[in-house]
Amino acid sequence: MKEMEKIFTELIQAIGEDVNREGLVDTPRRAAAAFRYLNSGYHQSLENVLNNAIFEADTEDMVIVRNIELYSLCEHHLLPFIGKCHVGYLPSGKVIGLSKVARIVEMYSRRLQIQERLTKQIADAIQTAIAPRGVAVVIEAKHLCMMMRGVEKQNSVMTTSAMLGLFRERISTRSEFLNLINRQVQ
Ligand SMILES: Nc1nc2c(ncn2[C@@H]2O[C@H](COP(=O)(O)OP(=O)(O)OP(=O)(O)O)[C@@H](O)[C@H]2O)c(=O)[nH]1
Ligand SMILES: [Zn+2]
Repeated sequence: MKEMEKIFTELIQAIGEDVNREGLVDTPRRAAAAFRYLNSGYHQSLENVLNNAIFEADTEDMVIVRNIELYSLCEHHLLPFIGKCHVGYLPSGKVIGLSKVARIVEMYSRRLQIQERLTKQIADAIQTAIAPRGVAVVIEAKHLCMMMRGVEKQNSVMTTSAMLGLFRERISTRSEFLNLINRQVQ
């Protein structure tokens, strides 16, 4: 932590600011804590995130968790990308604790990422956890590196998907998932 504080102190100096002025005195400490939190996913594993919350269930119907908020950092600029994640799977004897789906999203998004890899890692984790007949993950996100700087496009949204098993093989399964995630629920 001390090392990261030192780096933030140097960073603030490098942009020409006075690290000793009142408003900035505690900033290296706060920034280090924030940056550590934003990258806390490196210290988690699938096993401890799941905490054994895997349950036997004889349903074979599609399970969807949609609109999971997502905050990650783009690995090219260390700027946030922010959006929503939708996860679906087709159980094969086992289901996963509802909150654990969101925790898996958290674990991988609290790392330096590109959206494509993040999408795939979430799908692979669900596959590993419960070996379902298929997994689908869709992420829609806005990248601050494209909004605040660079090409400065405020409204573009990146959509990525990872489809495994029956979601990849069967168009009807994929369509059912895409229809359900696009449905408006009051
Ligand atoms: N595919 C993909 N690209 C990303 C993601 N996040 C950022 N990028 C892109 O990574 C690229 C890095 O390009 P560079 O030309 O090396 O960097 P740059 O000069 O800062 O690029 P500009 O953003 O175009 O100014 C940019 O096109 C970013 O938009 C992501 O999650 N997925
Ligand atoms: Zn970026």
